[in-house]
Amino acid sequence: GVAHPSAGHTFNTSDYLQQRRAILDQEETDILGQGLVLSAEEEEVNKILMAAKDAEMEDGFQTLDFLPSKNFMTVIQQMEESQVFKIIRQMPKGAALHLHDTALASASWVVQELTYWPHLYMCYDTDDHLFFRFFEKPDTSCAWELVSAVRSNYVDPSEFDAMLFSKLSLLTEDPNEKYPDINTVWSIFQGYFIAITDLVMYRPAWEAYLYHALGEFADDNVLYVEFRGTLPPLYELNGTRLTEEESVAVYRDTTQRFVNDNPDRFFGARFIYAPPRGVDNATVHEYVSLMKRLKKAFPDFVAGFDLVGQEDKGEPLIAFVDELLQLSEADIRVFYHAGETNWMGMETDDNIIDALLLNASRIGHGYALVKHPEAKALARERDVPMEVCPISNQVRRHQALQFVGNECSNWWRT
Ligand SMILES: O=c1[nH]cnc2c1ncn2[C@@H]1O[C@H](CO)[C@@H](O)[C@H]1O
Repeated sequence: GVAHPSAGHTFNTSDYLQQRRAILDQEETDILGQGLVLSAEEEEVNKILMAAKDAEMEDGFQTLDFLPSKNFMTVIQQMEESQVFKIIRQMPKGAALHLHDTALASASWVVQELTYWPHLYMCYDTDDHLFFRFFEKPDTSCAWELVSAVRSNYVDPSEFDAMLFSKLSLLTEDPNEKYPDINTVWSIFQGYFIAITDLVMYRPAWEAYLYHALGEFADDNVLYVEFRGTLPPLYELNGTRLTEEESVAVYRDTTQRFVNDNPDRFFGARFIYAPPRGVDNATVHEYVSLMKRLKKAFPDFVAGFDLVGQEDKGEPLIAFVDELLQLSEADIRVFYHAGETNWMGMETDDNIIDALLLNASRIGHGYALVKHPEAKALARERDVPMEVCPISNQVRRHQALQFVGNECSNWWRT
């Protein structure tokens, strides 16, 4: 910023007010995007948006019935009715850069569309995890039942659909009771990924799922996306598994088909290979060689590499430094999840420093940065964005439980 105005002691009201004004003005100029010059039409839109925002803020300040201060899951419907939300929904967003393969499309669409497809079976394993799979003829690995048969046993099929939805989404009316702590919610969250994976990785289902998901983003006026994925091999009805390269080719072709069908409202999507971090060095070594192959085969479509899973329970980046440095050497971009932890001084919050030293192009979550001034300075110097998602933090009991007071809420200041 600019040098601060000198604010010495004064007993003169007009000098005092002038100093005060100078400080407030300086704060304004520190705000991200303050240098943008709006066109006359944008000015008009801004007036409407700011009036709506001021009204909602003023109301919240008076009544304390302020939606962003509540658990997101309990106020989604009200949020969708908010004027500010409606305006923002229509505004062009640029890019959605932090998405996960199996959490791309609405769970309600998955239930209403994909679970009505023929040949879909379901079963519970001994840990009561729900699995789905499309088969010509079910195998003997589990007590498979045809989903359509189970559904037809219900007097009210919507009850069955609601049960399926509850296995595919964290949404609940009583989040505090259902998710008392961070490990509980993470384990339920993992269960969701276990349940949905084989449902959407059936090759035709994946094509429908990805195509529909891109449509949901385009409808929100998002123009480009990058999605991370663990790359489970796609499979055919007869059980044939595609190779990783064949699977990525399906991702790419489906994306291309969507872009061709929507040339005036969507630019494209790219894939970040992001396998689980809770593994040994030999496995990371394999990740790295697959990543190199993918980058060669899909130089434009595959954006780079990441590691996913609960950081506090997985391995820290430093454990894999030998393997990961090979990616830097091969000039492959990395987008590590790092610093998604409430803890300070544990191995995991050092991930933020390793992600920066490993030359991450962007960092997933990264909010541990608020506790590491040296890393924060480095991120600024290298211009590394943090992909902050207050809703993710809130519903998974990371960090502040309300957005008001979220530790990153001042990051739009330069
Ligand atoms: O916020 C997150 N942090 C770390 N890992 C995550 C997060 N969200 C989802 N996944 C992980 O991504 C995989 C699917 O692509 C899942 O295994 C899930 O655990």
